[in-house]
Amino acid sequence: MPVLLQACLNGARLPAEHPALPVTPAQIAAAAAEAVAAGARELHVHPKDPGGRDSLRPEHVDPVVAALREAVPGVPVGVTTGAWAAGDPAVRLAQVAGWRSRPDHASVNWHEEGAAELAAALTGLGVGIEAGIWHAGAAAAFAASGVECLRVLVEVVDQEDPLSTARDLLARLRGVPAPLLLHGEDANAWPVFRLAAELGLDSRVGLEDTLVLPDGSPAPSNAALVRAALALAGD
Ligand SMILES: C[C@H](N)CC(=O)CC(=O)O
Repeated sequence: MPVLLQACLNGARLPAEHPALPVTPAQIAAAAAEAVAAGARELHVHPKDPGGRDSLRPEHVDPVVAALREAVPGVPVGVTTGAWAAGDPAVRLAQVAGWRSRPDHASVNWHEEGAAELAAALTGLGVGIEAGIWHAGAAAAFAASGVECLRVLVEVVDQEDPLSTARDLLARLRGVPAPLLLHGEDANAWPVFRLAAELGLDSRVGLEDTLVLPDGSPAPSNAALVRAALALAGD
């Protein structure tokens, strides 16, 4: 069973992808409250602009974090810093420095340009780092960096052989002094979740990672995915 189940409520998905995808601060806060009531212990969210695209701008991040603090006090809140939300590393650093309602942690995709500088800036702001590792090269670079982080996200985005990819990434990260959270996306989500449960690793679930329940039927909500994950893990 996963040690910690995080709910990843929306991801970089656009609103048209699912009727229950939370986009506005109020929708994200409501989805978070339901996911936490269903058993999620942490949150990972993507603040969005009014068009539903990911944004790191303070005017989009601050209201989401503030709404989450009110809706689920005491529950750790994490946000994305994905490069697709702010392509230029210098712009991304400036936007993050402008956050006033700061999250507890932020994911930093280690293969992205400027990742180490971003991690250092976030640490300076008191925001924990989730180092996102998508492939072997990133795993090697992160292991060699010596950067301290809250946890490592082992993210299986490879559709070919997700379980071998997961095991390979885990092996490359052996010895890294941080907890590992293992998860997959789309077709990988449930097989990789099962592997995380089997290995006793932290994991996550939510509309970011999958739009379907373990039986392949459409997931009505984030809370339904959390309940399904906990049932699968035997919790
Ligand atoms: C592969 C994941 N969708 C990326 C993720 O969860 C971390 C992030 O927001 O940058």
